[in-house]
Amino acid sequence: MTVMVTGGAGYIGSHVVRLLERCGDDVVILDDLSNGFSSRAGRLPLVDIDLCSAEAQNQIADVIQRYGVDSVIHFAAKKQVGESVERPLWYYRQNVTGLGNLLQAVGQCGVAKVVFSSSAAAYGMPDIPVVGEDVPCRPINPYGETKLIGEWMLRNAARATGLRTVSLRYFNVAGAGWPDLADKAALNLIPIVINRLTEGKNPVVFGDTYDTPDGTCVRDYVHVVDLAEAHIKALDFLDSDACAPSVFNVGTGTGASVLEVIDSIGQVSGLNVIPDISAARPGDPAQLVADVSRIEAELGWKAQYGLPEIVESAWAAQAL
Ligand SMILES: O=c1ccn([C@@H]2O[C@H](COP(=O)(O)OP(=O)(O)O[C@H]3O[C@H](CO)[C@@H](O)[C@H](O)[C@H]3O)[C@@H](O)[C@H]2O)c(=O)[nH]1
Repeated sequence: MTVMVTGGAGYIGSHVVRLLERCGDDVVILDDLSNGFSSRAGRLPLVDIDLCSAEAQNQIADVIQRYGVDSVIHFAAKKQVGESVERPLWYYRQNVTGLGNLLQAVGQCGVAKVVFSSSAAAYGMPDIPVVGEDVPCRPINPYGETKLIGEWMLRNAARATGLRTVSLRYFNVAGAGWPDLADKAALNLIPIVINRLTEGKNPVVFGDTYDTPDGTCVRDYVHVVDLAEAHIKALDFLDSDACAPSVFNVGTGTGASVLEVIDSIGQVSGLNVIPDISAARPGDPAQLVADVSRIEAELGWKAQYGLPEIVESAWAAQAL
C-alpha cells in the first residue's frame, strides 16, 4: 500500500508518517513547506506542491500515478483561528480550494480512500459538557467553517463516486512522540506556557470566571501519538466492507482546565509556576470535551496517554 500524506512534514502529519513507516507502508509526502520542515520527512519522497494553485490537480494526479497511491491522508491546511478571522477568504482558498483540487485528482486517478483532518472547531460553542458527533455543528469562525465544509465535500464525493472517507475531528492535540517531530510553533496552550517558562515569564490564563470547577476553560487534550494511531485505525476501517462515510471525534473523553494544565507543567518542569490571570479570550467556549464512544466502538481506538505523558513529552522535546 502507498499512502500519500499531504502536510506530512507538519507536526501531526509527520507523526502519522512515522507510524505508517513503522507499519511497513510506502509513503509519499506532499508539502509546500509553508509550515512543515523537510527534515521531518527523513529519506521519504517529499513533493513540494501548492494544493491551491491552478496546476495542482494535474500535479497531484502525477504523484498519485508515479507512486501508485491507493489512499490519502489530508493534513495540508491552515489552522489558526485568529488568522482565519483576519483573512477569511484566504482561509477558504487554502482549506477548501486545496481540498477540492485534491479530491478532483483523487477522483481522476480512482484512489479509493481518504482520511481528512477535521476539528472540534466544527462544533463551535456547544453548550453541553461532552460533545458527541451528532451535536449540530455551528462553527463560529472561518477556520471551523472550512473544516465543516471539508467534511461535506468528502461526504458528497463519497455519495457521487463511492470514495471511502473518514473525517477525524481533533480536540486539543499536544505532546511529541519523537523529539524531532515536536510542535515548533507556540500557538496552543501547552507550547505557549513552556515557551514562556523557558523565557523566564509567567504563563497567562485567559479568564478565570467561566462556569467550570476552577473558573478556567476546560479542554480535552489528546497526545499526538494517540491521534496518529487513530489515523492508522481509520485506514484499516476504510478497508472493511462495512464502512460508510464517517465522522469521529478524537479525544480522551476527559477534560483538563487551563490551571490544571499549567500545574502539570509546573510538576514536570520542577519550576515554581505562578500564572497571571488576564481577560477571557473572545470566542472561547467554557468547556469542550469529546464523547469518544463512537470511535471506540467503530474503530477500536482509545487514547493510551493522559495529560502527564502529554506534558512530559512536550517538555522533554523542548529541552533538547
Ligand atoms: O496562553 C494561553 C493560551 C491558551 N489559553 C487557554 O487555553 C485553552 C486552550 O487554548 P488553545 O491551545 O489556544 O486551543 P483552543 O482554543 O481550545 O483551540 C484548539 O483546539 C481546537 C479544537 O478543540 C482546534 O480547533 C484549534 O485549532 C486549536 O487551536 C483555551 O481556553 C485558551 O483560552 C490560555 O489561558 N493562555
